[in-house]
Amino acid sequence: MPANHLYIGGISASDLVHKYGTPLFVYDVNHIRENARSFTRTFESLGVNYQVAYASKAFSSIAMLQVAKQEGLSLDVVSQGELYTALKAHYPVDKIHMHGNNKSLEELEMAIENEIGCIVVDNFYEIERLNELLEKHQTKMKVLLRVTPGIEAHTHDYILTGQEDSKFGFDLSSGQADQALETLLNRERFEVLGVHCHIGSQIFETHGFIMAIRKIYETLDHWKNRYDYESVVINLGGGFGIRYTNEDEPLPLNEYVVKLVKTVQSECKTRQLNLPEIWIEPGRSIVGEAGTTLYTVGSIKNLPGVRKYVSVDGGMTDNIRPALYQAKYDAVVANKVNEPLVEQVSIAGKCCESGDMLIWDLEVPKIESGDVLAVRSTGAYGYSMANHYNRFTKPAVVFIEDGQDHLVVKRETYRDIVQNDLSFE
Ligand SMILES: Cc1ncc(COP(=O)(O)O)c(C=O)c1O
Ligand SMILES: N[C@@H](CCCC[NH3+])C(=O)O
Repeated sequence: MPANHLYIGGISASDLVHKYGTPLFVYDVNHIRENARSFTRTFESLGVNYQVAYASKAFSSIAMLQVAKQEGLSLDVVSQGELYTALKAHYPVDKIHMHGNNKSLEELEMAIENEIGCIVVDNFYEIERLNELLEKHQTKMKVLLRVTPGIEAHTHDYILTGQEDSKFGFDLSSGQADQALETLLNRERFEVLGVHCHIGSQIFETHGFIMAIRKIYETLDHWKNRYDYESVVINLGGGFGIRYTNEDEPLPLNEYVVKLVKTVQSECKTRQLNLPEIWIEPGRSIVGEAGTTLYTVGSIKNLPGVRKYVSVDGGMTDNIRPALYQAKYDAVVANKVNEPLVEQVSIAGKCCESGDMLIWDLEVPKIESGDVLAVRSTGAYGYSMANHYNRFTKPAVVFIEDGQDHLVVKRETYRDIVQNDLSFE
């Protein structure tokens, strides 16, 4: 192996670039599997009933869902498109859970017709529509009630979801969740499995989860007394933080599981409630660090004493997170990994937007046009949030396993870009 090159899963980044071009998403599949197993093995070792549902919004493709399926994960989908992908990947339907704060009738009907495992109901409007559809199909549906426990996790405002003032779910403190439970219990078409809560994303400590569980158990206690209802499932969502740069200090994934399980166990014991199945819904922590984006360096603009802009052949179209959340990333020059870091540069995307900057103030070796830049930890919410701004095509995605590379998503073509355009001449 040439010492100066970055290797991903045993294959040189330069070889991948040569074969597939750039920008290119590359996933180390063993890394994805290890992350999934950190969750499943910890649950196994604790001897509780559980489900780990991969939040497919983080990265959905047929190949990715096949890996999730092989790892025995359940699947969280948020739309007809994500459900369609799951069906195409032959995902076991009883392991699919559907989310969404504004599920369309078509989405709900597709879920019913395909007999998916459960729907996470989010609001009163949805309960009524779902009830009508279940009547129409003369069938039942397992549901979880999504609640917002009023917890403000420490993360970016845009990825907070468990606070009272949220578009998601039923608020616990105002009694909305009680009212929703009553409505569901009074309709014979619903089998109410329990509660769901997701407090936010990219969270580095367990305190917020513990607070959320305690809040939920105050409600579950009340539901037992008032409705004689006991939750058979508690879904605590995802949100476990990962390392994007050296400033991030994520907890080992098993620590989240241990803390969640112990807290649920202790709440059940104190309140003399049955231990439910414990479900989680990680996305980022399964695929984030397993993905790297490779770019080719193009133009370089030096403003002496101000900044050196190094432009790459992608940007906010394949990674919108820096523009949307001021997210920070780390990168290396893939063909110069052992060279001393001698300059500070800022990595610009190629969209016609000043805000299309991928990384500010990155230490690099002497960087030149034609070098390959590898941005790390882009496996979550990179490809899945990719867009066509400036009519750029979406990159290809390659999986690497056992030293072999596999193209799993083709690079888009310009034909793809105009395929739905109709002439007006
Ligand atoms: C309901 C729900 N579940 C799971 C996730 C996955 O979160 P993450 O990718 O941070 O694990 C999200 C996204 O934040 C979510 O909204
Ligand atoms: N897309 C977000 C997180 C997802 C929020 C989903 N509730 C991110 O890139 O961090």
